[in-house]
This record gives sequence, structure tokens and C-alpha cells, in this order.
Amino acid sequence: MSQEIVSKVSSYLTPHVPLNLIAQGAEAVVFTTNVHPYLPAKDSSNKSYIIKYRPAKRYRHPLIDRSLTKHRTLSESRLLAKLFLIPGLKVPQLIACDVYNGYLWIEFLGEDLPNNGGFSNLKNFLWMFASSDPYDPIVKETLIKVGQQIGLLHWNDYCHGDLTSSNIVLVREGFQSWQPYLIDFGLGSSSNMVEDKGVDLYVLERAIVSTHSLFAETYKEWLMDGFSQVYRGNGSNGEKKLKEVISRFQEVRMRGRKRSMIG
Ligand SMILES: Nc1ncnc2c1ncn2[C@@H]1O[C@H](COP(=O)(O)OP(=O)(O)OP(=O)(O)O)[C@@H](O)[C@H]1O
Repeated sequence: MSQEIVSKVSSYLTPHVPLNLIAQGAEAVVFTTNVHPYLPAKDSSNKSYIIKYRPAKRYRHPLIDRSLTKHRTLSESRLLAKLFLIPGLKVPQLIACDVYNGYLWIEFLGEDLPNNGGFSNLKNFLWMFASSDPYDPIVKETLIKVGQQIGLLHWNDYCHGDLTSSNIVLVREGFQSWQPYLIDFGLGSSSNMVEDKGVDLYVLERAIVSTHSLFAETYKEWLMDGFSQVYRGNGSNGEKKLKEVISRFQEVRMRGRKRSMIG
């Protein structure tokens, strides 16, 4: 990780904003901080926030780079703000954005899992149960809820674009219950196309199969149960649309299989 980027962020945000680097993806550098951009420090000291920064890419022309950064930061923040208003859909709250400089300030979600299980995303959560009881009722309940969240997203004609098990964060509710939240809408879009929905479902299926292959069949069933519940809750129109999405999902899966056989 380039120290240069960290220094740049730190000097832009001033020393009043302590930063803890937690991730560097292809697109963005992600920090946590305990400082809220608007509230006085004493009001926010127990909470954590995410600062997502899209650094400049040297290989792009500076003008194009600035325009792309602005466009992507704006698009992610708009999407988050719209999704946050959909009843029942769980996404982190957008707190602030600085689109010209590529910064998003977002509510921090999740926690560390017990026994060094890592951060509470779906991937680590399933690993945690893999060695004890992979078919624990908590796993079932959580995967059904994950399916419901994806169902709600798609039913409202939005797509995620990078629906991996790391982009689903679990927030503890009570002692033994977890609420899934969808994060990272950098590639998300408003879309009513069954193709985009089928691809979302396929990407998640691949993520589950590749990391939890032994239990994947059951996990997929639970996910699709939750997903279908949302569509079926919308009457005959929901049933019709559900069939279309599932049929396209199967088509996307077939294309994926052919591609991996051909190489
Ligand atoms: N709101 C949040 N609450 C808690 N953790 C978060 C949040 N947003 C992001 N993270 C953490 O930071 C990581 C990277 O964030 P995000 O996926 O948004 O960035 P990215 O650069 O698009 O990543 P990638 O290129 O890996 O997809 C996430 O996997 C997650 O661990």
C-alpha cells in the first residue's frame, strides 16, 4: 500500500481525523475512523465510520481520471442514498460525499467474529460454522435473510454488480441473530434487466460454491428461498417476474459452465 496515498488522505482530511487503513481494492482505499464529519467529536466517539477514497490513477489522463472519479463516487453515493430509503432493504447510511475528490463517508457496520473468525461478512460467517455445524439453524435463518435482501434489491429494480460473500456484512441483532447488509455499490446500478439480476445471483453462487463447496447446494436453496419469498409476496406479477429471473439465472450459469469448460 502506498504510503503516499495514506499521507495524501491524512493531510486532506487534517490530523483531526484519525485513520485506520482496512482495505485496498482495485478501485478504492478504505479506512475506518471514529470521527463524524459534522458532529462534534464527543458525540461520535463510540462509533466508527468508513471513509472510502478513490485515488487518482496515474495511467489515465488527468482530465479523464478526474471525471471518472467524480462519476463513480457520485454514482455510488446516489445509489446508496436511494437504496437506504427502500423499506426493509439494509445498506449502510451515506453520511457525506466529496465527489470531486473521490471521498465517501459511510456508516460502519459489522464486528469481529468470535475466536478470531475475522470480520463479520458472510464469507467469514460461513467459515465459522463450517467446522462446528454448517447446517446450524442460525446459518439457515441468515442465508434466508440474505436471499430476502437480494430479492428486495432486485424487486426494486436495482442490481449490485459485485455480489460476493465479502460484500454482505452481518450485523448482530440480539444474541444469536444476524441481519445482513449489502455493501460496496461501486458497480451497482438501477436496472430492470433480468440479465443483470441473473448475473448478480450467479456471482454470489460462484462465491459460495468456491469457498463452501461441501454445503453449497443447501446454502443455495436457502438463499433462493429468501429471494423467492420477496417476489412471491408480490402476487402473480411477482411470480411471473421470479420465473423470468430464475430462468435467466440458469442461462447465465450455463454460459459460465461452457466458458469454464472451454477455458
Ligand atoms: N460500511 C461498511 N462497514 C464495514 N466495513 C466496510 C464498509 N464498507 C466497506 N467495508 C470494508 O471495506 C472493504 C472494502 O470496501 P469496498 O468493497 O466498498 O471497496 P472496494 O474497493 O470496492 O473493494 P473491492 O475492490 O474489494 O470490491 C469491504 O470488503 C469491507 O470489509
